Amino acid sequence: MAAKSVVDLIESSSGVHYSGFHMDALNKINAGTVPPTTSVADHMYNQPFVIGVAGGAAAGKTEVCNMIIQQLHDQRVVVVNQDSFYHNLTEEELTRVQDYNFDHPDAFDTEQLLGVMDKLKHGQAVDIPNYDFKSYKSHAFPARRVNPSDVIILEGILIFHDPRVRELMNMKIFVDTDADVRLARRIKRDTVQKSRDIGTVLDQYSKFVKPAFDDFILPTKKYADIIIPRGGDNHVAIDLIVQHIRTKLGQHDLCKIYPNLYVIQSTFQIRGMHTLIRDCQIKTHDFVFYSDRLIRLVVEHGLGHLPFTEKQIITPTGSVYTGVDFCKRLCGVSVIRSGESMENALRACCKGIKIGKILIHREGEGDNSQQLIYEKLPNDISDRHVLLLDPILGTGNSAVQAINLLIKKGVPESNIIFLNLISAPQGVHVVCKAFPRIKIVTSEIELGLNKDYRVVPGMGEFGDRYFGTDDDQQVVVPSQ
Ligand SMILES: Nc1ncnc2c1ncn2[C@@H]1O[C@H](COP(=O)(O)OP(=O)(O)O)[C@@H](O)[C@H]1O
Ligand SMILES: Nc1ccn([C@@H]2O[C@H](COP(=O)(O)O)[C@@H](O)[C@H]2O)c(=O)n1
Ligand SMILES: [Mg+2]
Repeated sequence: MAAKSVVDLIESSSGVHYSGFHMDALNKINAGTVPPTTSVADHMYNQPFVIGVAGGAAAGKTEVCNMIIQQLHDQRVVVVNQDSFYHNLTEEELTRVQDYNFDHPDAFDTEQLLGVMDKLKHGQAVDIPNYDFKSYKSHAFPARRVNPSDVIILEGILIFHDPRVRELMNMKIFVDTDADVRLARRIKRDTVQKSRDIGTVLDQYSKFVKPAFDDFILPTKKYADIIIPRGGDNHVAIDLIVQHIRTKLGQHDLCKIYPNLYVIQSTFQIRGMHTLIRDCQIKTHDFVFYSDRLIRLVVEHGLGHLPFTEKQIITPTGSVYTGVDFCKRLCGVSVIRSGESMENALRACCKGIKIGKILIHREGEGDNSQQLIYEKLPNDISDRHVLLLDPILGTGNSAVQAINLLIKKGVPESNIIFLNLISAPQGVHVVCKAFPRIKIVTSEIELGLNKDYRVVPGMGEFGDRYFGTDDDQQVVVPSQ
């Protein structure tokens, strides 16, 4: 599974920059000749994008799902209907089916639904019951085989009811259609498709459907990220949703979890530069040259996240050009020593920028052993946006120390942009969990950390390689 997901990852990584490595290394890891990493990345990759679609019966949920699928034609999308998980009725319940409440949360086997989702998220195919609305049975028809996909749409009236199901979702949509429209559609659907008589449909509506909508379905609207009025008629909403899904699918899975993590768009130039600086044989001047190029890209991208104000100027043709004015209240803070390698790029982009320093000493090999040794920061740092510079985010411990110091100095969390060349998933988790409002900008997400808490594939001790003090560095060559 791990091998497959990594291959898929490489093949599907058209727009995102993941750590470069190849099957050889993977085979060695699998064969046990290279120690496995402590990476969580392996199971992070290829996580499907899960969309929840809730709303009253006959609101147009299925219609909305079909439109999303249609527009995402080049992605593997599956729909999992909550209807498939209706409990089977006992013989006694079947004899008095008009007294059965199909709109109550207890009518569904949520444990079974969670089991199915767990398998799909772990890359396993599942057989989902095909519910028969006429016989009220989930085994009347053969089950539907559902393969793991890029996008899973979970659809149903009460799909937002259980917090465990909500937790699975990356995006929640509530289809909001007027009650009279829903009732009219329901009457038509139940009489035509389910061969029910209109009296039965109306009785069920007033006895169960409407009260359950008010008591259980409507209260879940608050969990929605997007509320779509008019269902499938709302083409603008569907377009926006599809656009968002496409963006998310093109991103690393960590970006789906942490919206403030930005991995710069991959190009072969970027991948080529990473290939060069990660090579243990590269000469210092080449390492510095290509690191500088990459750092410049990260810095430029980071600056793009600063706030701006609108500004109008007059061009030499006498025309008005409406542009923007850069944010002026900013400063850099480098984490000594490797962070200092990023200062030139920042100075080249921001004339006269103030740059503070933080020195954190890594004591021992443990993942929790950092010590703040030195700091020199601008006095008015609390009024500034801070670009925190460190090329490598590993365990995240020094980053947490540095960010804590900035916050102690009065810098609002949301004013901090942390710039890295490479980031290990562990460090991203630690930093984003501790500081959900800071932004991280990086050029590649790594596989993980090894047993010595070093980033892999990584690029070794960045500071030593950049500043040329790596003469006595041992290169670890994986055994053949
Ligand atoms: N925008 C629409 N205009 C007209 N009829 C619609 C529209 N959306 C859905 N329908 C019809 O209404 C009924 C219920 O829609 P459906 O998408 O199945 O709702 P849900 O899945 O929320 O129960 C279906 O018969 C469908 O064809
Ligand atoms: N045997 C059943 C099972 C469910 N219903 C009704 O279906 C509605 C949910 O389906 P949607 O496609 O509209 O989401 C719900 O309101 C149940 O009352 C039924 O009539 N018979
Ligand atoms: Mg439906």
